[in-house]
Amino acid sequence: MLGKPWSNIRPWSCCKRFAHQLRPQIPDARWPGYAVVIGIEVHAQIKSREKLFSNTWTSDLDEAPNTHVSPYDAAFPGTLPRLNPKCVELGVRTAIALNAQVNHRSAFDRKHYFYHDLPSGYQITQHYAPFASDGFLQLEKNATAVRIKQIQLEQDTGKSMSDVRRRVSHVDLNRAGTGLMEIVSEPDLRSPEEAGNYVRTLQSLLRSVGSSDGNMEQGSLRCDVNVSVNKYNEPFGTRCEIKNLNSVKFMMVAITSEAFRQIELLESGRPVLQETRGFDEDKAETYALRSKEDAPDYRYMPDPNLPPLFLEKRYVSSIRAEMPELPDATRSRLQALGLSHRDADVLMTIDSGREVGHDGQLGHGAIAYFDTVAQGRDPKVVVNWITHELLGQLSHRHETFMENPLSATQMGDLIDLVQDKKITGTAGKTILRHVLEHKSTAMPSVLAKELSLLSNDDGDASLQKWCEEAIDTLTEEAQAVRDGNVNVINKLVGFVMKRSRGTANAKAARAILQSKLSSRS
Ligand SMILES: Nc1ncnc2c1ncn2[C@@H]1O[C@H](COP(=O)(O)OP(=O)(O)OP(=O)(O)O)[C@@H](O)[C@H]1O
Ligand SMILES: [Mg+2]
Ligand SMILES: [Mg+2]
Repeated sequence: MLGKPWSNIRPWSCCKRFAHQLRPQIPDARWPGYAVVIGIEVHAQIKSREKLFSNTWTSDLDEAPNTHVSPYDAAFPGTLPRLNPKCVELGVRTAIALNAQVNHRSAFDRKHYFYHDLPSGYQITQHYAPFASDGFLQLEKNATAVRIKQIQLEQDTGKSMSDVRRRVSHVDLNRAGTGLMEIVSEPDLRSPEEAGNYVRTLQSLLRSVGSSDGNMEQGSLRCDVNVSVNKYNEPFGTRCEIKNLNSVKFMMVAITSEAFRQIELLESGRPVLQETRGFDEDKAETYALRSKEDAPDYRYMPDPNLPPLFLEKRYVSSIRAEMPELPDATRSRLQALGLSHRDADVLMTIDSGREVGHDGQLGHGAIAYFDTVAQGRDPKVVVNWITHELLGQLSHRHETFMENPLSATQMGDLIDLVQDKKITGTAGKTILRHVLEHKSTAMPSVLAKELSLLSNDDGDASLQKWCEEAIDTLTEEAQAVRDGNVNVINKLVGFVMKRSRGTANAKAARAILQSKLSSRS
């Protein structure tokens, strides 16, 4: 039995938690006397192996057209939808990450329109009764949160490509029926930069919970941006919605140019009319697609084949209990360990590039690696070895962190050797290079012995010998030091380091050389 789908409507004024936090308008030198207001509808493809209502596999961009299509996706009469629980689970994970309320009851509506990439003539969505509402996304620490009005599950459409010359259109239904989450923000953003920040923060959040790739270039994250302008501190103006923006950069340019266009209209005494607009990347300006009067009548109706969706509290808590750590919490935890903002950023950036399985399971990223190595060790020393030495050598070899052969246990052993002064830092880097080069699984303490890199007990005697050798070989440099040209001593120290294959203590070598060269003068 279907409930009334519209019984669950929650206008934003009902959003008690944040209603009092409506963002103030912000003056901006680019448009003096005006304020810009932005709200974004993000469509994020759900990272599920199967589509939203059929068990056909979702496709990648490089796959042949129409190879991932079930009769249901092609709207064959008599086929019926079956809700994919994985899409619901990933949606709930997203809702929890966005601090939203997961609604006990939600429902599916048909949104009708005619287009060749939509074979059924309607898209199933949750316009009236979304599965989650009233969330927020914190952009930066202490900044006001951007309120999330609602998150709804819906189907993606197919793709159509027109061949104008041959006057035909090609339709590819691979994408038809793939699960999307539409994440609708309240009009809380106040500048193009804030809008860019919002989308980037949302992207990394979706990736960290494994619910979407969030890749704008590949179309797994698409934004419709609503922009309005008003005289500073007056009520909001009429919004225009800009569709199909495929990069954060273009989105920011589109908002800026749209704000100027609307201000120009108001300045010349003309009203801004509510419309849907496109963005011309070459001209860097928006253009009208359709006005409010031309807006299609979607004739929303509850889908008779899908009963309401009931999500029990127990189900939501079980997902909450399994949630991975969210970016904000990770950053705070890393900084509490004494890592700088920059080091935390570097680790988190490598981490967000980690591979996520097609089923949405997370792989082991840089944060997990850091956490393992840092157990019982100085976090700052550990992060230094990971971000400077390891990443430095990997990038020198044109390899990514995913290809790193040095296990966390090996890294820990290596750091201990250096910290306990059993080997020098230079010898540590040599061992690191050796492991990367040979994909060695041997422990660094074993390798240090094999490669004769241990700072051995007769270290002092060897050091004396190498210093003597340096003075005897580099006679001219030695004389220059004796004559008071102190900087030349670096050449002699370099000789000793080379001779010792990096095992010598450079400071001690310098001291010995200094004393030898001053007593001989
Ligand atoms: N005055 C305004 N200025 C800028 N943005 C606004 C304004 N009023 C509302 N918005 C934003 O417009 C968006 C409206 O999205 P919503 O999905 O609710 O409706 P829609 O755009 O009419 O529907 P559809 O999903 O069919 O595009 C929200 O992101 C909201 O924050
Ligand atoms: Mg919308
Ligand atoms: Mg819209």
